Amino acid sequence: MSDTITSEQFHAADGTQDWQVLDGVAAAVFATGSFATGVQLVDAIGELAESANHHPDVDLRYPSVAVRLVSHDVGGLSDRDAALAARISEAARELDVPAEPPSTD
Ligand SMILES: C[C@H](O)[C@H](O)[C@H]1CNC2=NC(N)=NC(=O)C2=N1
Repeated sequence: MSDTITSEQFHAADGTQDWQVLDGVAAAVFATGSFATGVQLVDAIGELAESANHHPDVDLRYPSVAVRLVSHDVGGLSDRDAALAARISEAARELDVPAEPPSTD
């Protein structure tokens, strides 16, 4: 079974506004403002990832957390990435953590 989606389908999914897609990977950066808040966000991401059995790459730094999502089994984006992206953004909102605007590099 393949649930691959295009970048356009990813962006059309509810709750994915914080995310950019580059080279088949969805990425977002959350401006946590402190390491401790970053740890809280990573903790929430860990719970969401385990319950979805879908696991992002997470880069915890001061003062931001970068998250990347891809479905290894399909070699690109799937519905699972869009769904988890929306849940991660929701967790960030609950912690009052904004997403950084997309980079223009
Ligand atoms: C067997 C299990 O469902 C797979 O290994 C899952 C686990 N977590 C995963 N996480 C991610 N990001 N991509 C996957 O394809 C993936 N596969």
